[in-house]
Amino acid sequence: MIRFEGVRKSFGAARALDGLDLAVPEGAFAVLLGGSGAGKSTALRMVNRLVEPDAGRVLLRGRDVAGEAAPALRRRVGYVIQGIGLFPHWTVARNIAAVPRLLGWDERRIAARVDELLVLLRLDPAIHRDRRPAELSGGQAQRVGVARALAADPDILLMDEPFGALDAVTRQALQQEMTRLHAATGKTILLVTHDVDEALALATRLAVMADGRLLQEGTPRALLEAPADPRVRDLLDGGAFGMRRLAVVTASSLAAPVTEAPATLPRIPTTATGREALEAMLAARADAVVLVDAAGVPSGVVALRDLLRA
Ligand SMILES: Nc1ncnc2c1ncn2[C@@H]1O[C@H](COP(=O)(O)OP(=O)(O)OP(=O)(O)O)[C@@H](O)[C@H]1O
Repeated sequence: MIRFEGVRKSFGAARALDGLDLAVPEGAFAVLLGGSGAGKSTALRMVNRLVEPDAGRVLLRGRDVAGEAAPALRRRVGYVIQGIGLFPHWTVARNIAAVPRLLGWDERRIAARVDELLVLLRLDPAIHRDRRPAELSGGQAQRVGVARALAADPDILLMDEPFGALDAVTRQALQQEMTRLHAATGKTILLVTHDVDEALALATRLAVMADGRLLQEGTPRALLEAPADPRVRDLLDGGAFGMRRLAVVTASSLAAPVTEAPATLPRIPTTATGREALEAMLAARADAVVLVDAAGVPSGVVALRDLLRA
């Protein structure tokens, strides 16, 4: 759905992209990960033509973005940046409605869409609709930024370090929110970050970049299990390689099936990761955890030793 083909870009003497080839499948939550100066933001900003390539092409659904007028393109490509850039004197509703209004939607449709998006981002319309950005917390403002980017139902969502300015707790809450939103909307998302844990938490497809090129692309698990380049391994490792692997393995894949289990063992949802299983064991000082479904029925037990097989 998004394809970079041999894309090059220099800013004076600085080479930002040095022949980037990357394909992002339709419906993916793709994360560009890499150190500072790797070229991530430059690549992202080419998708909505905020930056033009010196050579190569960027294709959206098979069409070169260079062939589309930038304003039309930007209406079908949502864009979320750190610090959001909400208009400070406009209400939340007016900020979210900016693109629909440009597109000439009637007021009733706009009002309905604003409320729908506020609910989707878990903000109460009655409370937040008429607030100004200064009356929101950082996390709420960032949610409004996401709602605004989604307002006209774009084909894809670009996110450039969207949670960079937030505290760790808010950041994690918004990461979970984005995972839910991606599942609910099925949108293709391309997100830039230099935070490895954020990338592993969000990505269905992970693309690691260095020096303006792609080092490796694949599922987070594939990259953790078989890094194709020492730089990929170094970046993903950070001394916590085992823990990171556990974070991308489901606890249920390591569990022994059971229909009943000792009441003394801690319980976690069947959807939990191996890392969450380990955390639950450490918190309860237990050497196993029970996986339970939404009704609380046990489906499996994961023991500490099972985690070593992950
Ligand atoms: N508008 C610009 N003018 C001059 N140089 C630029 C411009 N944009 C990017 N660069 C340079 O291009 C290179 C790649 O920058 P880019 O912002 O794409 O990297 P990045 O991977 O997103 O890094 P960061 O995480 O630090 O933002 C850097 O050397 C940067 O200084």
